Amino acid sequence: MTTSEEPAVRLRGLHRTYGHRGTTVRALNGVSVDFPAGSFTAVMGPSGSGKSTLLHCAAGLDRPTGGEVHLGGTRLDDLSETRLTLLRRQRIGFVFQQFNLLPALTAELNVALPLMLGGRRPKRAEIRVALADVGLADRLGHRPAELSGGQQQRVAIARALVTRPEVLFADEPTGALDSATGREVLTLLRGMVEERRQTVLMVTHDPVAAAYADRVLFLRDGRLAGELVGPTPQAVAERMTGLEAEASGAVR
Ligand SMILES: Nc1ncnc2c1ncn2[C@@H]1O[C@H](COP(=O)(O)OP(=O)(O)OP(=O)(O)O)[C@@H](O)[C@H]1O
Repeated sequence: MTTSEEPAVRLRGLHRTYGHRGTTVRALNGVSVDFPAGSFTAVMGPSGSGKSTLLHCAAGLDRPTGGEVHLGGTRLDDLSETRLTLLRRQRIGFVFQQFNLLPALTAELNVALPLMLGGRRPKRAEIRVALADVGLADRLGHRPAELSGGQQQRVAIARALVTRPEVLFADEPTGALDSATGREVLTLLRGMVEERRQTVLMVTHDPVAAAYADRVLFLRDGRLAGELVGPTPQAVAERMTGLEAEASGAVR
C-alpha cells in the first residue's frame, strides 16, 4: 500500500538500452525521480529523448535494463511476467494516444473489461458511474466508431480508472484530438487529480497540455534536464525551445 510519505512511483538510476542493428541506443541513461501520490506530472522533451520509454518502464509495460522502479511499496523491475501482468491489471491504468478501445464492444463493455479480466463480474451500476464520471452516462450502448475522438478518449479514461488504479499513465492522451477537445480531456484528468487525489503521469508534446500538470519534467538524451513546478504554457514552451536547440546542436 502507498503511505503518505511514500511516493506513488519512485524511479532510481533507470537505464534502458535497446540493441538496434548492431548499435546500442540509450533510451534512458540514469533517471532518478519521485512522483508523489496525488500529483499530476507531465514529461516533455525533444523527439527521441526517452519520454515513452520512461512511461513504459514506470508502468511495467517495459523492463529497464538497469535501476529500480517502485510502485508504492512494490518493486516492479524484478517481478516475474505473471506477477507484473497482475500488478498492471490491479494497480495501474494506462491511456494511449489512439484510445485502444475494442471496436466491437460498446462503451459499457469496454469499461467493464478490466474488471472482467480481473475475474470479477462487474455490477452494471459501477460501470454506469464510471462512464457518468467522464460525462458519458448517455453513451453506454455506443461502439467506438459511433463516438467522437474526445468521447472515445473519455471511455478509455473510464476504462483505465474503473479499477481505481494507484497511478494513471497517459501517453500523449490529447495527441489525436483537436485542441478544444484535448482541453476537455485535460480538464477531466485535472479534476481526477483534485477530486480523487489520482496520481497522473502524462507524456505530451504540447506546452498547453503540460501546463495542466503540477510539475513538468524535461528529458534530454535519456537524462533529466530540469523541471518546472506550477508551469505555464509560455514557460514550458521556452524550455522546450532551449532543449530542442541543444538537441539539434545549435546550442552547446
Ligand atoms: N523498441 C525499440 N528498439 C530500438 N530503439 C528504440 C525502441 N524504442 C525506443 N527506441 C529508441 O529509444 C530512444 C527513445 O525513444 P522514446 O520513444 O522513449 O522517445 P520519445 O521521447 O518518447 O520520442 P517521441 O517524442 O518521438 O515519441 C529513441 O532513440 C528511440 O529510437
